Amino acid sequence: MEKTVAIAGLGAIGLDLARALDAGVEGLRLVAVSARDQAKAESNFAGFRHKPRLLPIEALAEEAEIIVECAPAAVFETIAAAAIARGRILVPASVGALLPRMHLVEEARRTGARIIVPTGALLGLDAVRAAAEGAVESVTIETRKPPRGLEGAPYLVERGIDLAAVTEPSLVFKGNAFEAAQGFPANVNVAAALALAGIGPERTLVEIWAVPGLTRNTHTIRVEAAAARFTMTIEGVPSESNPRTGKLTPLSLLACLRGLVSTLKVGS
Ligand SMILES: NC(=O)C1=CN([C@@H]2O[C@H](COP(=O)(O)OP(=O)(O)OC[C@H]3O[C@@H](n4cnc5c(N)ncnc54)[C@H](OP(=O)(O)O)[C@@H]3O)[C@@H](O)[C@H]2O)C=CC1
Ligand SMILES: O=C([O-])CC(=O)C(=O)O
Repeated sequence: MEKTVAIAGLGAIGLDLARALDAGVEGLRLVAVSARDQAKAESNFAGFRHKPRLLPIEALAEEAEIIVECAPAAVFETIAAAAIARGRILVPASVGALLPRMHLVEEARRTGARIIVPTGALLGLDAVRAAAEGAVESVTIETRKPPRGLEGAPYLVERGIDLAAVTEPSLVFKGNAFEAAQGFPANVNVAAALALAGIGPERTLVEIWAVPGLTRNTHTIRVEAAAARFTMTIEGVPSESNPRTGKLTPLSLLACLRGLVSTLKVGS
């Protein structure tokens, strides 16, 4: 049974995902995309086998059964609200933008829409979800990025913190996942996904480090639960077009989409 897909945002994540879908994925058909720069989008379609329709973000939900959001957090609500109102499957990349908008989950319950949060640049959310079916004492995530991967975050800008001046590993933020998502909307979607998989944004603790010379975006999760204790680290290669974003993220979204239509699905 084939499902139609629309992608909002053709940046580091969206363009890679669109190319992969266009190359052919059994059970999935890319039918529409949104982009800010229409001319750039048109030129990106040059090598496509089947050119998707280029539509405003509000219109995507009319065209496809699955709406993949890979746009800046600032336009998340417009994309998500339209998909949910239409009862679609929403796959968000800007997961941090979901935390202060949990009313969207209530709305989805009413319309029959589903919100499927991909693992994204992270790992092991299946184990975190399983642990959270029992008692969990603590969940923490330590994110380490090169300074340029954190530049422009509102938390740093508001405090006048200039990471260009950092010469050694520096802890730039410590707080919960809710605060982290507000202060670093383009950097810690992983913390938001972890919080939703586990014990929620208030109890999930986050540290963000700026590490000069680091070549990988590195996330370490530590879970202390009744059923298990585990520590997991992932070292993602930053994308060339957007160093905030790891190259694994579009692949994770692709794997997530396959899971929506595949006969055999591995991992809970
Ligand atoms: N869940 C996870 O693990 C991860 C999530 N993310 C998040 O995913 C989201 C996308 O990331 P990424 O691809 O790296 O971001 P990019 O900045 O590379 O791409 C975003 C794209 O959205 C487009 N865009 C902006 N405004 C609009 C609009 N109004 N309508 C349509 N398109 C628009 C931009 O267009 P143009 O190119 O024309 O400017 C751009 O191509 C971000 O919120 C990011 O924080 C990132 C990494 C990991
Ligand atoms: O790609 C990464 O390492 C994670 C990231 O940017 C995010 O969570 O927003």
